[in-house]
Amino acid sequence: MAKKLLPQERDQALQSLPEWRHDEADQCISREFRFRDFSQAFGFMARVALLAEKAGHHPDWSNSYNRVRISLTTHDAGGLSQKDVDLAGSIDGLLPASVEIPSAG
Ligand SMILES: C[C@H](O)[C@H](O)[C@H]1CNC2=NC(N)=NC(=O)C2=N1
Repeated sequence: MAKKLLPQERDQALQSLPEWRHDEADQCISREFRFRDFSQAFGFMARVALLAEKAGHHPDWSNSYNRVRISLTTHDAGGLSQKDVDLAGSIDGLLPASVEIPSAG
């Protein structure tokens, strides 16, 4: 059972995830990725899926052609836990510098 992060814990953790947006209402963090084409986007999703299985922690996500939107929350904790922060960091680690990253906001 993952422990829900306290607000100050959450805010500190998010400092290491500058590309992720915190959604207060839905108590999740999310990020949109844009790739060259569907093939690159789907390859990314396949790698994220393997990370999620290894972590035992899974994203809520959607894909439209070359765009992948990922939201992370811990359903068991009813909000953000360290598992979300860790998985977001692992997902960021998959990105080659060459991937277009839309500006935040
Ligand atoms: C039994 C299994 O480990 C749990 O149901 C895991 C699976 N993946 C999960 N993923 C997410 N995002 N939140 C959870 O609470 C969660 N629980």
